[in-house]
Amino acid sequence: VSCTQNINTAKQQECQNPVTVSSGTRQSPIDINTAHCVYNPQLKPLKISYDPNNCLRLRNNGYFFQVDFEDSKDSSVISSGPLKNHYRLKQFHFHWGSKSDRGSEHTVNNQVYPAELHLVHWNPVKCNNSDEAILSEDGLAVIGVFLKLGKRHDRLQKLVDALPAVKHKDAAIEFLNFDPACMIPSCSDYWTYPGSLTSPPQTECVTWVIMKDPIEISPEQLATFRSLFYTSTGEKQKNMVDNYRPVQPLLKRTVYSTTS
Ligand SMILES: C[C@@H](CNC(=O)c1ccc(S(N)(=O)=O)cc1)Cn1ccc2ccccc21
Ligand SMILES: [Zn+2]
Repeated sequence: VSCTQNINTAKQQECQNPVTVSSGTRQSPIDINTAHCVYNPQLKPLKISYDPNNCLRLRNNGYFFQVDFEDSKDSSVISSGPLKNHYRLKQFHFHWGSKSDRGSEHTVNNQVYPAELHLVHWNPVKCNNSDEAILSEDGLAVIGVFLKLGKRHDRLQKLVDALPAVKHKDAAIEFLNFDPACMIPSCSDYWTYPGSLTSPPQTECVTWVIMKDPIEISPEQLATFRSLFYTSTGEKQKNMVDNYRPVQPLLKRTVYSTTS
Protein backbone atom coordinates (compact mmCIF):
# COMPACT_ATOMS: atom_id res chain seq x y z
CA VAL A 1 0.00 0.00 0.00
CA SER A 2 1.59 3.25 -0.90
CA CYS A 3 0.03 6.45 0.20
CA THR A 4 1.68 9.79 0.41
CA GLN A 5 1.96 10.33 4.11
CA ASN A 6 4.16 12.64 6.05
CA ILE A 7 7.03 11.04 7.87
CA ASN A 8 5.82 9.44 11.05
CA THR A 9 6.00 12.15 13.67
CA ALA A 10 5.67 11.37 17.35
CA LYS A 11 1.91 11.29 16.85
CA GLN A 12 2.36 8.43 14.37
CA GLN A 13 0.22 10.38 11.88
CA GLU A 14 -1.78 8.15 9.56
CA CYS A 15 -2.96 8.78 6.07
CA GLN A 16 -6.44 7.76 4.83
CA ASN A 17 -5.50 4.08 4.95
CA PRO A 18 -3.25 3.59 7.99
CA VAL A 19 0.06 2.17 6.82
CA THR A 20 1.46 1.09 10.16
CA VAL A 21 3.72 -1.81 9.30
CA SER A 22 2.16 -3.79 12.13
CA SER A 23 3.23 -7.06 10.50
CA GLY A 24 6.84 -5.86 10.57
CA THR A 25 9.31 -8.04 12.47
CA ARG A 26 12.35 -5.77 12.06
CA GLN A 27 11.18 -2.16 12.22
CA SER A 28 13.36 0.88 13.02
CA PRO A 29 14.21 2.90 15.03
CA ILE A 30 14.66 1.02 18.33
CA ASP A 31 15.80 1.76 21.85
CA ILE A 32 19.30 0.31 22.35
CA ASN A 33 19.24 -1.31 25.79
CA THR A 34 22.98 -1.70 26.41
CA ALA A 35 22.40 -4.38 29.08
CA HIS A 36 20.83 -6.64 26.43
CA CYS A 37 23.44 -6.00 23.70
CA VAL A 38 25.66 -8.96 22.78
CA TYR A 39 29.40 -8.28 22.53
CA ASN A 40 30.71 -9.74 19.26
CA PRO A 41 34.56 -9.85 19.27
CA GLN A 42 34.47 -10.81 15.55
CA LEU A 43 33.02 -7.38 14.66
CA LYS A 44 35.72 -5.32 12.90
CA PRO A 45 35.70 -1.51 12.63
CA LEU A 46 33.67 -0.16 9.72
CA LYS A 47 35.85 0.83 6.74
CA ILE A 48 34.73 4.25 5.46
CA SER A 49 36.11 5.82 2.29
CA TYR A 50 34.26 8.89 0.95
CA ASP A 51 35.23 11.11 -1.99
CA PRO A 52 34.05 14.74 -1.44
CA ASN A 53 33.94 15.13 -5.25
CA ASN A 54 30.87 12.85 -5.27
CA CYS A 55 28.86 15.44 -3.34
CA LEU A 56 26.18 16.83 -5.67
CA ARG A 57 23.24 18.71 -4.20
CA LEU A 58 21.38 19.76 -1.06
CA ARG A 59 17.57 19.53 -1.13
CA ASN A 60 14.50 19.79 1.08
CA ASN A 61 12.35 16.71 0.37
CA GLY A 62 9.51 17.74 2.67
CA TYR A 63 10.53 15.24 5.38
CA PHE A 64 14.13 16.38 6.12
CA PHE A 65 16.97 18.06 4.23
CA GLN A 66 19.23 15.68 2.34
CA VAL A 67 22.64 15.82 0.63
CA ASP A 68 22.75 13.60 -2.49
CA PHE A 69 25.87 11.87 -3.81
CA GLU A 70 26.98 10.59 -7.20
CA ASP A 71 26.58 6.83 -6.82
CA SER A 72 27.31 5.46 -10.31
CA LYS A 73 30.73 4.16 -9.19
CA ASP A 74 32.37 2.67 -6.08
CA SER A 75 34.08 5.92 -5.12
CA SER A 76 32.30 6.67 -1.81
CA VAL A 77 31.89 3.33 -0.07
CA ILE A 78 31.76 1.56 3.29
CA SER A 79 32.71 -2.07 3.99
CA SER A 80 33.83 -4.50 6.72
CA GLY A 81 32.21 -4.13 10.14
CA PRO A 82 29.01 -6.23 10.05
CA LEU A 83 28.75 -5.95 6.25
CA LYS A 84 29.23 -8.89 3.85
CA ASN A 85 29.55 -6.59 0.82
CA HIS A 86 30.64 -3.00 0.21
CA TYR A 87 27.91 -0.34 0.02
CA ARG A 88 27.79 2.94 -1.91
CA LEU A 89 26.90 6.29 -0.28
CA LYS A 90 23.66 7.63 -1.81
CA GLN A 91 22.67 10.45 0.56
CA PHE A 92 22.78 11.69 4.11
CA HIS A 93 20.11 13.48 6.12
CA PHE A 94 19.17 14.33 9.70
CA HIS A 95 16.23 13.99 12.11
CA TRP A 96 15.74 16.55 14.88
CA GLY A 97 13.28 17.90 17.45
CA SER A 98 11.41 21.12 18.17
CA LYS A 99 13.22 21.15 21.53
CA SER A 100 16.50 19.57 22.60
CA ASP A 101 14.75 16.89 24.73
CA ARG A 102 13.65 15.07 21.55
CA GLY A 103 14.83 14.60 17.96
CA SER A 104 16.84 11.40 17.59
CA GLU A 105 15.19 8.28 16.17
CA HIS A 106 17.26 5.68 18.02
CA THR A 107 17.61 6.04 21.80
CA VAL A 108 20.20 4.55 24.19
CA ASN A 109 18.76 3.18 27.43
CA ASN A 110 15.77 5.43 26.58
CA GLN A 111 18.03 8.48 26.40
CA VAL A 112 17.06 10.75 23.51
CA TYR A 113 19.51 13.00 21.64
CA PRO A 114 18.49 16.33 20.08
CA ALA A 115 19.27 15.06 16.56
CA GLU A 116 20.54 12.07 14.57
CA LEU A 117 22.49 11.85 11.29
CA HIS A 118 21.81 9.03 8.80
CA LEU A 119 24.32 8.18 6.06
CA VAL A 120 22.43 5.97 3.58
CA HIS A 121 24.34 3.39 1.48
CA TRP A 122 23.11 0.70 -0.95
CA ASN A 123 24.50 -2.68 -2.01
CA PRO A 124 25.76 -2.61 -5.64
CA VAL A 125 26.68 -6.32 -5.44
CA LYS A 126 23.06 -7.39 -4.88
CA CYS A 127 21.16 -4.47 -6.48
CA ASN A 128 21.32 -2.40 -9.69
CA ASN A 129 20.30 0.87 -8.03
CA SER A 130 19.13 2.33 -4.72
CA ASP A 131 15.41 2.00 -5.57
CA GLU A 132 15.88 -1.75 -6.04
CA ALA A 133 17.90 -1.84 -2.82
CA ILE A 134 14.95 -0.71 -0.69
CA LEU A 135 13.15 -3.90 -1.70
CA SER A 136 15.99 -6.28 -0.88
CA GLU A 137 16.86 -7.92 2.46
CA ASP A 138 20.38 -6.56 2.74
CA GLY A 139 19.89 -3.74 0.27
CA LEU A 140 20.84 -0.79 2.48
CA ALA A 141 23.37 0.00 5.20
CA VAL A 142 22.70 3.16 7.21
CA ILE A 143 25.24 4.68 9.61
CA GLY A 144 23.53 6.51 12.48
CA VAL A 145 25.40 9.22 14.39
CA PHE A 146 23.89 10.96 17.42
CA LEU A 147 24.20 14.74 17.72
CA LYS A 148 24.44 16.46 21.11
CA LEU A 149 24.52 20.15 21.96
CA GLY A 150 27.96 21.54 22.65
CA LYS A 151 30.65 23.33 20.72
CA ARG A 152 30.10 24.49 17.16
CA HIS A 153 30.91 21.89 14.49
CA ASP A 154 33.17 23.97 12.24
CA ARG A 155 33.17 21.61 9.21
CA LEU A 156 29.33 21.29 9.38
CA GLN A 157 28.95 25.08 9.17
CA LYS A 158 29.32 24.92 5.36
CA LEU A 159 26.11 22.85 5.27
CA VAL A 160 24.34 25.02 7.87
CA ASP A 161 25.14 28.16 5.82
CA ALA A 162 23.48 26.57 2.77
CA LEU A 163 20.21 25.63 4.55
CA PRO A 164 18.44 29.01 4.11
CA ALA A 165 18.60 28.37 0.35
CA VAL A 166 16.39 25.25 0.73
CA LYS A 167 13.87 26.53 3.28
CA HIS A 168 10.85 25.13 1.44
CA LYS A 169 9.83 21.66 0.26
CA ASP A 170 11.36 20.64 -3.13
CA ALA A 171 13.97 23.42 -3.02
CA ALA A 172 17.42 22.18 -4.15
CA ILE A 173 20.82 23.76 -4.73
CA GLU A 174 24.13 22.54 -6.06
CA PHE A 175 26.29 21.56 -3.07
CA LEU A 176 29.86 20.45 -3.84
CA ASN A 177 32.99 19.27 -2.11
CA PHE A 178 31.61 18.33 1.28
CA ASP A 179 33.35 15.42 3.04
CA PRO A 180 30.80 13.51 5.16
CA ALA A 181 33.69 11.76 6.97
CA CYS A 182 33.98 14.96 9.05
CA MET A 183 30.72 13.92 10.80
CA ILE A 184 31.91 10.44 11.80
CA PRO A 185 33.06 10.26 15.46
CA SER A 186 36.72 9.44 16.09
CA CYS A 187 35.73 6.44 18.23
CA SER A 188 34.93 3.53 15.92
CA ASP A 189 32.72 1.65 18.43
CA TYR A 190 29.18 0.88 17.23
CA TRP A 191 26.03 -1.16 17.74
CA THR A 192 24.53 -3.06 14.79
CA TYR A 193 21.12 -4.69 14.17
CA PRO A 194 18.78 -5.61 11.27
CA GLY A 195 16.04 -3.01 10.72
CA SER A 196 14.03 -0.90 8.30
CA LEU A 197 13.64 2.52 6.75
CA THR A 198 12.18 4.84 9.39
CA SER A 199 9.99 6.63 6.82
CA PRO A 200 7.68 5.33 4.07
CA PRO A 201 7.76 2.67 2.68
CA GLN A 202 9.49 1.43 5.91
CA THR A 203 10.79 -1.65 4.10
CA GLU A 204 12.93 -4.07 6.13
CA CYS A 205 16.07 -3.70 4.06
CA VAL A 206 18.53 -1.94 6.39
CA THR A 207 21.62 -3.12 8.26
CA TRP A 208 21.93 -0.39 10.91
CA VAL A 209 25.34 0.67 12.25
CA ILE A 210 24.85 3.12 15.14
CA MET A 211 28.03 4.88 16.30
CA LYS A 212 28.38 4.88 20.09
CA ASP A 213 29.86 8.36 20.48
CA PRO A 214 27.83 11.45 19.55
CA ILE A 215 29.24 14.41 17.65
CA GLU A 216 28.65 17.96 18.91
CA ILE A 217 26.84 20.87 17.28
CA SER A 218 26.02 24.29 18.70
CA PRO A 219 22.51 25.49 19.66
CA GLU A 220 22.71 28.01 16.80
CA GLN A 221 23.47 25.28 14.27
CA LEU A 222 20.53 23.19 15.51
CA ALA A 223 18.29 26.28 15.42
CA THR A 224 19.09 26.61 11.70
CA PHE A 225 17.84 23.03 11.12
CA ARG A 226 14.58 24.09 12.80
CA SER A 227 14.23 27.13 10.52
CA LEU A 228 13.38 24.90 7.55
CA PHE A 229 9.78 24.23 6.49
CA TYR A 230 7.86 21.03 5.63
CA THR A 231 5.74 23.17 3.32
CA SER A 232 6.22 24.52 -0.19
CA THR A 233 6.33 28.25 -0.91
CA GLY A 234 2.81 29.67 -0.92
CA GLU A 235 1.51 27.13 1.61
CA LYS A 236 0.93 27.98 5.26
CA GLN A 237 4.42 27.59 6.73
CA LYS A 238 5.01 24.61 9.02
CA ASN A 239 8.46 24.37 10.64
CA MET A 240 10.36 21.21 9.84
CA VAL A 241 10.83 19.82 13.37
CA ASP A 242 10.09 16.52 15.17
CA ASN A 243 10.70 14.58 11.93
CA TYR A 244 11.55 11.39 13.80
CA ARG A 245 9.68 8.10 14.04
CA PRO A 246 8.96 6.68 17.52
CA VAL A 247 10.95 3.60 18.62
CA GLN A 248 9.57 0.23 17.46
CA PRO A 249 9.49 -3.19 19.20
CA LEU A 250 12.80 -5.11 19.15
CA LEU A 251 10.90 -8.46 18.99
CA LYS A 252 13.29 -11.37 18.30
CA ARG A 253 16.28 -9.25 17.31
CA THR A 254 19.71 -9.01 18.94
CA VAL A 255 21.76 -5.82 18.93
CA TYR A 256 25.48 -6.60 18.60
CA SER A 257 28.17 -4.39 20.10
CA THR A 258 31.87 -3.93 19.37
CA THR A 259 32.59 -3.47 23.06
CA SER A 260 31.87 -5.74 26.02
C1 LIG B 1 12.66 4.79 -0.57
C2 LIG B 1 11.97 6.14 -0.71
C3 LIG B 1 12.95 7.24 -0.37
N1 LIG B 1 13.37 7.09 1.02
C4 LIG B 1 14.63 6.72 1.29
O1 LIG B 1 15.44 6.50 0.42
C5 LIG B 1 15.02 6.64 2.73
C6 LIG B 1 16.30 6.28 3.06
C7 LIG B 1 16.69 6.17 4.41
C8 LIG B 1 15.77 6.45 5.42
S1 LIG B 1 16.25 6.29 7.10
N2 LIG B 1 15.58 7.47 7.94
O2 LIG B 1 15.73 5.03 7.55
O3 LIG B 1 17.70 6.41 7.11
C9 LIG B 1 14.47 6.80 5.10
C10 LIG B 1 14.09 6.91 3.74
C11 LIG B 1 11.53 6.36 -2.14
N3 LIG B 1 10.60 5.29 -2.51
C12 LIG B 1 10.90 4.31 -3.36
C13 LIG B 1 9.77 3.48 -3.47
C14 LIG B 1 8.77 4.00 -2.64
C15 LIG B 1 7.44 3.58 -2.33
C16 LIG B 1 6.69 4.35 -1.42
C17 LIG B 1 7.25 5.49 -0.82
C18 LIG B 1 8.57 5.90 -1.10
C19 LIG B 1 9.31 5.15 -2.03
ZN1 LIG C 1 16.82 8.87 8.58
